[in-house]
Amino acid sequence: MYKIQTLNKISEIGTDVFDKSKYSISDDCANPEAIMVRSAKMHDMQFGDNLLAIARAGAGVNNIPVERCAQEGICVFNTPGANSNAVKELAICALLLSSRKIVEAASWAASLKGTPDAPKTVEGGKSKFAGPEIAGKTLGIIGLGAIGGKIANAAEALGMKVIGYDPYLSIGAALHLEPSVKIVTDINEIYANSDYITIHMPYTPQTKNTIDTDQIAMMKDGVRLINLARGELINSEAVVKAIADGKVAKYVTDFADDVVLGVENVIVLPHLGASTPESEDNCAVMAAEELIDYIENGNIKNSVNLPNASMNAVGTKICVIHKNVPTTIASITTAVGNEGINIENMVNASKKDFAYTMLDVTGDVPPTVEGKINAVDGVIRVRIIK
Ligand SMILES: NC(=O)C1=CN([C@@H]2O[C@H](COP(=O)(O)OP(=O)(O)OC[C@H]3O[C@@H](n4cnc5c(N)ncnc54)[C@H](O)[C@@H]3O)[C@@H](O)[C@H]2O)C=CC1
Ligand SMILES: O=C(O)C(=O)COP(=O)(O)O
Repeated sequence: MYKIQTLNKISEIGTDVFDKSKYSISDDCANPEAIMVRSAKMHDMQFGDNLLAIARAGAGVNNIPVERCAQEGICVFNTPGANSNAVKELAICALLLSSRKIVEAASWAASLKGTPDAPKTVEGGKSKFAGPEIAGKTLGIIGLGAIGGKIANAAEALGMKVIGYDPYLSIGAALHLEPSVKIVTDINEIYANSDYITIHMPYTPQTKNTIDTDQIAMMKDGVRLINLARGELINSEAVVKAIADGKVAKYVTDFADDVVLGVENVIVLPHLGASTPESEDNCAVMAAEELIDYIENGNIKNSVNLPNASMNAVGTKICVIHKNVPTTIASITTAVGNEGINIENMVNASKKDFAYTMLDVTGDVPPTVEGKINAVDGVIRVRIIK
């Protein structure tokens, strides 16, 4: 029985994908074979020997020690695009919230309960909540992946002019963009030309404070900023100061911190981007399918720390996670050959410092093989799947 531990609430549609005769699922179990997680912080966790994989039911993996996992032979997956529509819809909502003073107006209207002539009061008071339309304005998007790309097309459909910046734009993502979306290669063009700026890229130590005082200084007066990606990407102190100075008109963020909470012209949402039933189901199902294919077949799809690799084996599969260094593959195949085993098919792929080799072998696989491969310099983990 494989044990799957859930660290956050994972949609039942996803956990139902596991065959219950082979898998047990619980939020409290010792030494699981796999972990399903959303935003729980895992950097301080120690992992048991049985742990083969972690699946992030979502996009951002900054809560997971991805590099350490690779070193420990643990494959980390995420679910690319599975929650992108949910975030796109919230981003369109945020664009409108940043323009039309909807939050302030609704709370003012609610405060009129019990007053003598609310209908008359609202007509008299509504003008202070007027705000601009988004049509015809320029939206700058930083990061044109699954979410940024969908927002670009939706904003175009709403009549906005869209400019986007993404130095690592994939061909697939580019092909999904409306041709009218203008791609710029200098991020400063986004700052200089946008009435609204929204950021949709991963948070890493390198992307911390991508938007800070200097970047805000380049922006148009009255710019509206949206951050549904990660709080650390935009310096909260810098934005709050720019709001006080009148430079930034509004900041809508999905990430609470003590600096932004309770500040006028900042709307803080409680990390709601992916919180729709549809997105929670999509993410959980994709994460479960990734785990099952890896646990049962050794196939890797959508890993963030190991390469994608899959193979239909005719015999036994020997799956090896190893360092991406010269002679390791040769030493692995020699170790197998020395045991009198013939390799029928082989797949090898690498991602940065790590590599994955799958061997399809027929005939008897003596129990000594695993130890022989493990002894090869650079080998991190060996699994034999019959
Ligand atoms: N608020 C929420 O609930 C959610 C937040 N997110 C956040 O949004 C981020 C993006 O998600 P997806 O679009 O699904 O990921 P994605 O991987 O499809 O797209 C990210 C894009 O950012 C680009 N990028 C990377 N470094 C960049 C840089 N320095 N400058 C500009 N672009 C850069 C990449 O090339 C890629 O196209 C996630 O990493 C996560 O942090 C994602 C889902 C839900
Ligand atoms: O997918 C992401 O990156 C998210 O931020 C969603 O987080 P959540 O799964 O809602 O805790």
